This record gives sequence, structure tokens and C-alpha cells, in this order.
Amino acid sequence: LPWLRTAGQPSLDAFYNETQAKLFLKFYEQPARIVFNEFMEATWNYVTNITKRNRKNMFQKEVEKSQFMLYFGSRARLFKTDHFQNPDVKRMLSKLQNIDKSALPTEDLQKYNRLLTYMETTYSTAEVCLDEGPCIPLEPDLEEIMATSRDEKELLWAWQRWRDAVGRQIRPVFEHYVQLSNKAAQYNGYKDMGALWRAKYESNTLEEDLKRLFDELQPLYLNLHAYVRRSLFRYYGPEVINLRGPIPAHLLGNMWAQSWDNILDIALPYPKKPPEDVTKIMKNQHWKPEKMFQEANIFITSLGLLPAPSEFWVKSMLEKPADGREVECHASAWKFYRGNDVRIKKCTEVTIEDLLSIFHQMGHIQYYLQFQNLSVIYQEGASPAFEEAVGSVITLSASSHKHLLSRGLLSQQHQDSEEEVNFLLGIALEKIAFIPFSYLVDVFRWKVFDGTITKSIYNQEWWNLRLKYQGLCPPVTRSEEDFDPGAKFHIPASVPYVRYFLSLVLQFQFHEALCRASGHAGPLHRCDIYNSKVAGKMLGDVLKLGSSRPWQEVLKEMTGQSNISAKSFLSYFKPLLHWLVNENVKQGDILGWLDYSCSFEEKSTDKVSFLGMVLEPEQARLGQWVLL
Ligand SMILES: C[C@H](N[C@H](C(=O)O)[C@@H]1CCCN1C(=O)[C@@H](N)CC(=O)O)C(=O)N1CCC[C@H]1C(=O)O
Ligand SMILES: [Zn+2]
Repeated sequence: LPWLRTAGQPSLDAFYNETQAKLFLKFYEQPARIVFNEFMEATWNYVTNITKRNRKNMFQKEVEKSQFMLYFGSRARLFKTDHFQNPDVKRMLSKLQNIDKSALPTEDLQKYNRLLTYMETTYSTAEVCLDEGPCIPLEPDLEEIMATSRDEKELLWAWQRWRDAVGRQIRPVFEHYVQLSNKAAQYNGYKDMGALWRAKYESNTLEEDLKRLFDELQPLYLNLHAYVRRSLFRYYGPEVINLRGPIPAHLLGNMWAQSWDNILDIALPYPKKPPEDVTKIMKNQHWKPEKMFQEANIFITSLGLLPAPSEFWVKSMLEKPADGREVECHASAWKFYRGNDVRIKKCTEVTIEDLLSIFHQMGHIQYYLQFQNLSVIYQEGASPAFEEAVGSVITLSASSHKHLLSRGLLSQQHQDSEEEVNFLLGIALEKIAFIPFSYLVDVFRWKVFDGTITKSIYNQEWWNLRLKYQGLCPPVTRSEEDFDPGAKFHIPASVPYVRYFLSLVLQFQFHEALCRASGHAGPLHRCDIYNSKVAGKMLGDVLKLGSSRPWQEVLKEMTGQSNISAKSFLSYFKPLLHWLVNENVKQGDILGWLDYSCSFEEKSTDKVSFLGMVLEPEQARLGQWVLL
């Protein structure tokens, strides 16, 4: 590692012993808080007011932060810690050594930061223009269309135009992002950036654990996919849906088909018992964004956990500004390494979907508040999946009928067996549909980073994974001019995604443990830990640890198991799986999508593509589907 070589150093052992290490770590704390705080403030100022000046200032702070991290990261490597006594000193020194992109030489780093900001800002400021008339952004307009429109043509328009506006602009830059990412990873001692991202999980069985969990959850997904395909077939007809093939990706109620809760109306098992429209109730009760955040705060403090501090309410951006400022609307939680300065940035709409996603964001805030007295080095989740699971586990209680009723968001409990199936299907459309999507995003990116997926096949491989894992096809033929993964925030924003897959499993494992601790008896999906100080203490004790202990130890203390397990997820949905299997058998539906392939722009265009499937010319005449 060239920048490590230190010529003419006095005898290392004398200088770099354990006592010196403790001093070194102590000396790191204060300057780190200052440097990180200034960097976060500059980044916050940019994403909440996208201007040239704010971008320039953010770049400046980024360079300063990286110089600081390079200084300490390189010196942390000089300590020979294998004979050190204190495990904490060893753990902190080893965490300090991973400095990610700060390891890049300055001009590479500046180029990398420009690429990252270009991609993320392209995503955040992109608009789709109607033939004549206004241009509309993703949030709230295009997302609203994808969630509520039932016009297949309109859905196709929004789906395709968003990808034209974002994916295509990001594609030429993405390959340079990949190269510089891998260069940074190698400077940190990893073979590529995927390896650096995976190292965050401190597990040498991560990839097989992921595969095992995915396989355990597959029966749930295949049955839900078949059932939803049947529902869409009934609604949109045989010319749109093939009962034995993949589902067109624009019909699932979401721009990325990552969660399907917005098409519950189409897929409702017992349409005679429609669930109440909580969004309508919220609007009738004149809910405002601030009240939605207060609602989450009330839940969290009912557990005996920490309230959102006054700075949160003053400094957060809870709504899309009305003063014409360009902002990044994608919701996120922020810590500023300065006591109680924690914030959320969200372009909140008054809907039940946004209320529940606010619980997710407030979970991040709670983690920040709970670990703020730890060393800066430990101010992160026990694993990235723990960070994501905290808010989501609270959402599982908050979305229960019992809780919504107690908060005046439902007029009755809706507990008969048919209403219960309707409820569970609603949760399944959010959580089970998300299994393959949250799994494949980083399978794609790990392959891009390790070179398996080269730039000439980015889009083809993306859709191969979308077909293989999700059983979806694009509604129109795609080509290598397109870059559909770039149309999903986390790709241009370079935020890892497998954390959400692991969080899916973990949040149910947490939910079961917290429900048991709170004294809940009965089915897991009826549990609401609201007001349980015992559950709150159990959760708070996990959050206070930050990343000071390996997550396996933390999980064992909380749940008694030291490995992540899909058992709780499966038991939560057990009643629904029975219902789905019966329903699919009754309808004679097959599970899966056989060997179909999605239509992709071929060089020779003699093939006929139809709604995402490829037809050989002679079979097209006979109307047969080609099984490739
Ligand atoms: C809406 C949510 N926004 C993320 C999140 O809250 O995780 C934001 C953007 C990326 C990281 N992030 C943060 O806030 C981090 N600062 C948290 C932290 O690292 O402390 C999001 O992207 N989600 C929620 C479910 C699935 C996924 C999606 O919508 O695809
Ligand atoms: Zn999150």
C-alpha cells in the first residue's frame, strides 16, 4: 500500500504500543466529530438546496474529510495489534483502517465525487415532460401514477419515460464509477468494492447465508407471484398477462415493482370485505406531515425510548419546500455527530404508505440518539441490516389493525377470518414481494464490481436477474442504450442494498422477540408492542451498542439465537401461505414462469417481442410462446 510506507521510522514497537494506541484513539474523537459534522452540514445544505455554490462547498468539505480519514486510517495500520490485550482497542483500530473512497489519490477522489454527485443529482432533479404542458418529477407525481393508475398505457408511459430521463443519463458515467470504486476498494485491501461492502457484515458465510434465506422464503414468493399474476390477469386480461409467464413490470403499483402494496385493491382475496382506506381517514382528519412524525414519535416514546429532540423538529425537512428550491426528495435520516442534532429529509405526502415509511426513518433517528455517547467509530448499526430493521420492526406493530384502531385510524378491528386474510395479503404485498428485489440489487452490483457483468451487458444482465428472481419482464423491449438499474435511487446514490433483504428477515426475528417480551399471546401478525417498556428496553439495549460488538453477539443477547433465521418471517405469514396455496391449486395456477425470457433488443431483429416475451417468427404465427 504505497501511501503506507514510512521511511526512517524509529523502532515501531516502542512507539506503536497499546498505550499509544489508546492515546491515538482518544485524540481521534474530537477532531473527527468536528470534521464529520462540517461534512454532514455541507452535504445537507446541498441536498436540501441544490445549487452550484452548495455543491462546491460540499466538495471542499468532502476533500477535508477524506484527508482527515487518510491521516488516521494510514496510521491506524501501523499498530501491531495481535499482542494487544484490550479487544476494544483492536476493534476500533481495525474499523478505523477502512476509509473507503478516502484512500484514493486526490485527483481520483475529486473525479469520483463529481461522478457520484452527478449521478445522484441527475436522479433527484429528473423530470418527465408531457407532450405539451408541465414536466413532472418522480416524487410525488410519477410515484402517484405508478401507485394509483389502472390504465396500462399510462403506467407504461410513466415507467418508460422515467427510465429515459434517468437511466440513460447515468449509463455513460456508471462504468467510470465502477472503476474508481474498485480502485478505492483495492487501496483498502479488498479485491473490489463488492468485497468491501460485504465485509461490513463481519461474516465469512454471508453469501451462503443469503442464498439459504432466499431459498427458505422462495415458496412464499412463488405462491404470491402466481396469485397476483392471476389477479392481474382478471383485471387487465389475457392480452396483457400470460398466466404461465413473467409479469410485466409496470403493473405492480410501484416504479420498480419492489413492493406491491398499492395494488391490494386488484388482488384483494375477499372483495366484499374491503379494508378501510386509512389515507382517506388521515385526510378527513386533516393530518399534516408534522403530525405524522409526531405519531411515530409517540409510538417510540411509548416504549420508553428517546424522544426526537427539539433540534429535530427545527432542522428537519419534513415536506417538499414550496419556495421553488431544488431538493433531493428521496427520504433519508441524518446524524451530525453533534449531540442531539439528528434530522430527516422527506417530501412527505399525507398517505398511510408515507406514515409507515416515517416509522422506518424514525427508527434510524432512534439508533443515532441511542449510540451518540459511543466513540465516533462505533456510531453505526451493529450491521447495516440492524440499522434498517429497527424502524421496520416498529412499523410491523404500527400497521397492525389493533394499533391503527387504537390510534383512531380505523373504525373497527376487522378481525373475522376473511378480513384477516385481506390484512395479511396487504402486508405480504409489501414484505414478500420485496424479497427477490432486495436480494437481486446487490447480486447485480457485486457482479458488476467483480467484472462478471461487463458494461456491454449491464441492462441485459439486470433483466436476467429481474426475470430469474422476481419473475418480471419489462413491458417494452429494452436495449443497451438503456440502464434500468440506474432508475433506482440506491444505484446512482451508491448505497448498498442487501441490507434491506437481511432487514426483511431480521425485522420479523426482532418482532417475535419483542412481542414475546411484551407478553403478547396469539398470532404474530396481531401483535402490537405499543406502550411496552419491556420491549422498549430490549430494543434500546441493542441500539446503545452501536457497532461496538459483532452483530451475532448482539442478536444472541436479544433473541437467544446468534444466527439470522427466516423462522419468524415464515411463522408470521403461515396462515396466508395456506390460503395462497389453496387458492393457486383451486385456480390450477402453476408456480413460477417456466423458461420464458424477456424480449431484449437483438442484433438480428427477426424475433417478435410481445409484452416482454420473445416469439420465434414461425411460433408467432401459431401463437405459441417460445420456451427458451
Ligand atoms: C426511503 C428509504 N431511504 C433510505 C433509508 O432510510 O434506508 C435512505 C436513502 C439511502 C440510505 N438512507 C438513509 O436514510 C440512511 N442515512 C440510513 C442510515 O444509514 O442511517 C429507502 O430507500 N428504503 C426504505 C425501505 C427500502 C428502501 C427503498 O425505498 O428502496
Ligand atoms: Zn433505512
